[in-house]
Amino acid sequence: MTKVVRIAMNRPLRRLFDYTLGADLSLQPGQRVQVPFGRQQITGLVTAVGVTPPPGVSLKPVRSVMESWPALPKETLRLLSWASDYYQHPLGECLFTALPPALRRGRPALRKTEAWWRARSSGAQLPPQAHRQKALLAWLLQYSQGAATSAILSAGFNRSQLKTLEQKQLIEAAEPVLATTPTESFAAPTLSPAQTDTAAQLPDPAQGFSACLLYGITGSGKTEIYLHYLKQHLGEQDQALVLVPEINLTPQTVARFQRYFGQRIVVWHSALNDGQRLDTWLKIRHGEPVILIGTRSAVLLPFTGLRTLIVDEEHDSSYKQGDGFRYSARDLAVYRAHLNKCPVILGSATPSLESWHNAQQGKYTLATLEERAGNARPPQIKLLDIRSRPLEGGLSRPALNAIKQVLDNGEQVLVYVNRRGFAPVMMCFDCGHMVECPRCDTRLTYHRRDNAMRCHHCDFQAAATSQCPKCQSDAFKPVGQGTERSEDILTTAFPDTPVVRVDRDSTQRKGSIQAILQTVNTGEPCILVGTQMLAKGHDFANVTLVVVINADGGLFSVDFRAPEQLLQTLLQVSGRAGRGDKPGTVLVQTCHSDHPLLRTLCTGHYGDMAEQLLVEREGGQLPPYRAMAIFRAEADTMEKSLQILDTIKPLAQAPGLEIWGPLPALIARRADRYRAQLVINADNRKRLSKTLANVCLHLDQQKQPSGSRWMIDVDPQETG
Ligand SMILES: Nc1ncnc2c1ncn2[C@@H]1O[C@H](COP(=O)(O)OP(=O)(O)OP(=O)(O)O)[C@@H](O)[C@H]1O
Ligand SMILES: [Zn+2]
Repeated sequence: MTKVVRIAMNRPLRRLFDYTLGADLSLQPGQRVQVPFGRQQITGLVTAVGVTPPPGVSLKPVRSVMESWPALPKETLRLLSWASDYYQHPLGECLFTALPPALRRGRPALRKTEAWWRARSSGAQLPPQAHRQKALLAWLLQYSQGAATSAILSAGFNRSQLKTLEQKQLIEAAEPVLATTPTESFAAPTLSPAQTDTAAQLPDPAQGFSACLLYGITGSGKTEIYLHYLKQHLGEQDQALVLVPEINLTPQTVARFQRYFGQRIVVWHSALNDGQRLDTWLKIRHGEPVILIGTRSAVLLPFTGLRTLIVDEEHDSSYKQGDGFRYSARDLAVYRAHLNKCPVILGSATPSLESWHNAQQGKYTLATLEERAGNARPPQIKLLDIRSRPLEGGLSRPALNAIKQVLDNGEQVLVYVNRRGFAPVMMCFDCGHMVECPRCDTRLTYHRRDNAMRCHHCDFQAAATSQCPKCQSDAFKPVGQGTERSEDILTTAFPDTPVVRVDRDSTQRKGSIQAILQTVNTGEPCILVGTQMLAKGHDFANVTLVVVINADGGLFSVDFRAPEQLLQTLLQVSGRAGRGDKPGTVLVQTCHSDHPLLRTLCTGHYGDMAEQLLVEREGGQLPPYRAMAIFRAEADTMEKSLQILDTIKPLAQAPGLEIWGPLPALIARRADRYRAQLVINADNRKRLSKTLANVCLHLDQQKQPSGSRWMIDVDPQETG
């Protein structure tokens, strides 16, 4: 009998394809093959061997087997198959997401040999201004056997620095060794008694699978706990995965891990090129005992010896993929730990309500740390009602006075604004006209630096005008606050103090957030103005005051997750205050100082806020008490979008399932596409899954209106 194998393709098809296998070939699931597909030869991944094909079809043979080993080892394959069912995304595309781009394209799985470098001298002869070269030499001197180029780059150095040192003969090529040698010179800080207590509550890997929520307030030293945990529990041959949000994967973080684990530290993030991706992927696949620090997609890598997973800032919305295969890396990390029979630690100062609920239910264990590390104390949070106060560029007098005081004391201030640009809208005070995006149902943000009006939802951009485009009045003015405007106001109010703006625009211009933050790192008095980017992960010892320009954005949003996200952001940004020896204060400007959520915010106890929000979620029969999925449709008319969703409404009827919609999305038109959604809310995850699978199958088989598209989002993060 000829053997038949089942193959997944990197295509948006909810089906697999059978091929025959020559008698001389043998295969196992997860292997890469080349197969004929239509008139092409393409790369496929084996999902099953020895299958019985449907009767009466003539099968083509597998053309070649690309490696003798499965590109996707057993656990990775199981993880992805599970994810394909759970997120209702075609298996082929899920599996291919776990391959580096080179392997998706059918390139060979070969590793480039990488150059290694060793220091030859301490560089005493280098000129004093050659800071980075000196730093690189000092870094290299820690490794007597030398270091791989990739390790040097991920520690924040660059190739031209290497080249210069090589030309000056201060470094030399070294023989590669297996990257496991940690440094000897580093004395790790001892954990405080509170940290030690908390660390003792973390799961022991010898006990197999366990999920633990590590709730530790901002600045409590969670990272230090992770480091100690890995040091204590990770065997010499074990692999570990540390997931971090993209923005937290800074050279400082990497360097902090490298100090403990030397070159076992390997990174994975969006800025790696295809060669680096392939190289790292192969290291992981071949079981090198690395500790991988990576962003979202790192959870899909083909680990073979994974013994510990850590998800830092587990509440962060960047863990959810926003298009295509819409997985949650946090949730996949938990499932992966389950498959690998090992622990997973979810850490945050502001855990997601899902995880908080799981901890309450006893599905996760809970380890808490409610003390800050070192001499630092938690910041004091105060509400500043601005209803009847005159504002100067969004800032009230008491806030400006507080800023002045702090600067006079030689300390630093952080001002949080939730919008980049100068002002969220331009408005005519004669005719009331507000400038809207011609392609979206949104208003254009005014960017004064570029004298442009931009849509933050599509690429539209127009030159700014000084007159109302409708009635030509000169009373055409920016309304509301953006980071640029706050920067201007603060520069005028404090002319002798540097004002540093951090948002997507300024970081794009400067290349990186690190370059911008140099001023702040000196510790000299300065004012930081910025968006969410400033809220996460930064450790500025001399910031003692945080001012939140306006806290009210998320309080009354239609998106049920908005209050949770608002509180998380406010607490995270507050957590930047008072991380050093001096105490920190947070001033939150609001028009709703009697709002119960903001009142609880002032206590600083996230646990109380989470409980309060969970009561609301339970009352509203919302996640995490229910399982939710959204079908979205978009087309060149709203009619078509609604029509697609209307056809599936009857199919989604099942006991225990509630259907909301179809309705136009909150921003109904975006880049000239009309968007609608249908929400399904279920009391039973299994039934939801089954129903979704049926609906997806139906939608696939149906011819959809021209120019339309539909997608499914399970456990959506955004429900507007
Ligand atoms: N045991 C310790 N001894 C001395 N310093 C410590 C200790 N633990 C942590 N620190 C210091 O305290 C600061 C905060 O620690 P860390 O960055 O680990 O906190 P975190 O909880 O991860 O913070 P956040 O969640 O707010 O980003 C860091 O500067 C860190 O070096
Ligand atoms: Zn637009």
